[in-house]
Amino acid sequence: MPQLAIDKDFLQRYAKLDKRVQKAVDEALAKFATNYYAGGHLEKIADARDPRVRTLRVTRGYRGVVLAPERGDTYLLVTVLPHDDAYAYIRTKRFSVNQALGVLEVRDEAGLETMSDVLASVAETTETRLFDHVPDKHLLQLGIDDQVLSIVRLLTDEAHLDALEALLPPAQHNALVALASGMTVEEAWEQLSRDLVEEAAPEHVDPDDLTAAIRRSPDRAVFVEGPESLRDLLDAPFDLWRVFLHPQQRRIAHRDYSGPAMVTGGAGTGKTVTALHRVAHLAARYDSGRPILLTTFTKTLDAALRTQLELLVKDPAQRERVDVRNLDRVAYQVVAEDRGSAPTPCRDADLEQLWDEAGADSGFPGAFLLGEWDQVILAQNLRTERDYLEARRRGRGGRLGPEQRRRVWRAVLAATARMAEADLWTFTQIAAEAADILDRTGQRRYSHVVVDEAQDLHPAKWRLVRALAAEGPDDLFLAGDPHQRIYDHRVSLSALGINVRGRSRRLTVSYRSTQEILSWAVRVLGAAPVTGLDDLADSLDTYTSPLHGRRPVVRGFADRAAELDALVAQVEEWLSQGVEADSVGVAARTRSLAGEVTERLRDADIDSGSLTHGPGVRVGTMHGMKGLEFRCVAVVGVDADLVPYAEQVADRAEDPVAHGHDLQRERNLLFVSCTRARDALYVSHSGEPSPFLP
Ligand SMILES: Nc1ncnc2c1ncn2[C@@H]1O[C@H](COP(=O)(O)OP(=O)(O)OP(=O)(O)O)[C@@H](O)[C@H]1O
Repeated sequence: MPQLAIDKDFLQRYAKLDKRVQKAVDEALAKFATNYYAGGHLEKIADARDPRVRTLRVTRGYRGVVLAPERGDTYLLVTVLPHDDAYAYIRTKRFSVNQALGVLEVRDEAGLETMSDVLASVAETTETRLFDHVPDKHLLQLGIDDQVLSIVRLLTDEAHLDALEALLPPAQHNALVALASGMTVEEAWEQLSRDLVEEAAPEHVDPDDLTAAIRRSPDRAVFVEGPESLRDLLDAPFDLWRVFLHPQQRRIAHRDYSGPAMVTGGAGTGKTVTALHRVAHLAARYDSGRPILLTTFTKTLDAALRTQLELLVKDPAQRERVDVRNLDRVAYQVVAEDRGSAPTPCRDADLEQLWDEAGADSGFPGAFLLGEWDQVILAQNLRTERDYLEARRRGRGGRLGPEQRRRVWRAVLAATARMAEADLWTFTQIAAEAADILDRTGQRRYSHVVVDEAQDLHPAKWRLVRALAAEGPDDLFLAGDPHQRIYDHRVSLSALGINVRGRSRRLTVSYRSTQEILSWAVRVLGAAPVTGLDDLADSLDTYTSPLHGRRPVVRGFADRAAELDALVAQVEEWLSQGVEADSVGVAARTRSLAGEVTERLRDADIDSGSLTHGPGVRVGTMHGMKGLEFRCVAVVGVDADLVPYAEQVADRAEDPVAHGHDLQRERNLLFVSCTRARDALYVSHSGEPSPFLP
């Protein structure tokens, strides 16, 4: 039975066609899809570079380009172009299968021939060559083929290698860049093999087996299962993440795990996308009668996940199996059902007075006591005064002696008793209670739990996660980035009974920000080592982006008024360039500065709303930026006295550990804000710049 596959380039170009041409493409494809065994609709052109490439007539002015097999029965829709461009494409491009990776690749062969002549004449005047130190056998090992090899031997300079980027198959170009940067062949292979869809390289690569090559290239081509799935693809051509997974993402999402698994990776590497595909995979694979939970940190993020999941999972029965709900809501429901009535959740800030009063005898202010309860007692699940007397309080301010601890403990008992009387609860407390209920009753509500933005969960919420599904294969799947930790929770998963050792995988390619933005933003993080949820060191060393654009702009001003005037000018410039207002995000360290920004934009007649709602430019705090994405981002007020925000940083003399943690968290916060930007990043300050700015 013939198989139809679609290339990413086809879908990207289709997305940009006007409706009339799109309709003609739909019709041509429908005809082709029902008749392509006969190959009757395909036209062969005499001077095609690659004899397997054909055209498919769409309209008078448009042609599809189709790679048709010499043997086998897979047809790949490569692209759709205006008539003359389609013919030019066919006259210049040749397809091949990478001999080391087995992936499908395309090169501009005509361009390479021209380039080769130029390089040969340059090389005549020079003795040494760029790759003199690399023997042929190493190049072949890395998938460089004969045609490319002959060009490689002419290269004298790295600039020539850059010039080849648009002509060479990307995997071969990447291999050469790795070697040119001084990597050994083993190191270069290590890097290339991240693009393998299987753990190991294929043993034998058949250069004519298109079907196998497409299977190994999920980031560039997918098989279409039938007319419905073709329709579905064409209906949402902009949502490439649904279809074209990076091999790393695919491997991670579709694997079988013997227990809890985790995906980490820098901002924008597609952890959320991988988590969504993981859920889709689980929903297709398991029908245990118990639902799968997809959960995250906040309500706004879970609304976004729900929308994305609807785009991804089309089968209503499979969708039914998935419950998308943030952890606070899950906990709330467990507690409400157990008690037979709903608890009243309360923000910590609203409880301070109650804690001030209840703890008045202790000599400690309510805010401190609340923090101690949340960060030490609930975090470590301490149940008795004795447990608390012995507990570690690293990062919680100065040392407390036994007498002080007894006073704190009594104050906590008094305050929690008053909360119980008034039926007031914090979300952490609800999570802790829910975990206790599930453990006590042995209920396991979900068959599998997938957690996004996992780096910031409180330990009580981790206990809840663990208690939601029975231990076993594929039970938990966690996605997070320890470099984006912006709250106080430093968790060791193994201490909470969640062991991901050996089942933790990393994503390294950014799909969001350009390399220029990433390189700049990574420097904001500073050099302190970072420990992941699995207790291992986590680094962003191999984190890169294939996207390129302008460097971030950093501007300093004498005062806030001038800074905000310049912000208005910057936003107006973006809007005049055609950027939609809701694709512009503006972040500030404090609510009050975000409020000033909103007012200043309104004064300038620029519509603005919150980060997640309303029409217009999106404005909010750095914390609110977590998990979001914008084409253009402005981060304002990055001043020495605002970032880091002194109020949120412990005194160094009193507690050097807490001080260090707090500063790192402030760095992470700036990093998170800056890495929301896809195309453009603008950062400004008034007076002294923040010491975190590179
Ligand atoms: N395979 C893919 N193909 C196309 N786009 C992708 C792919 N994977 C991710 N993206 C896009 O890249 C952007 C970042 O993806 P995602 O939000 O999943 O990253 P993340 O690692 O969770 O980011 P962060 O940690 O910063 O929140 C999104 O716009 C997403 O649609």
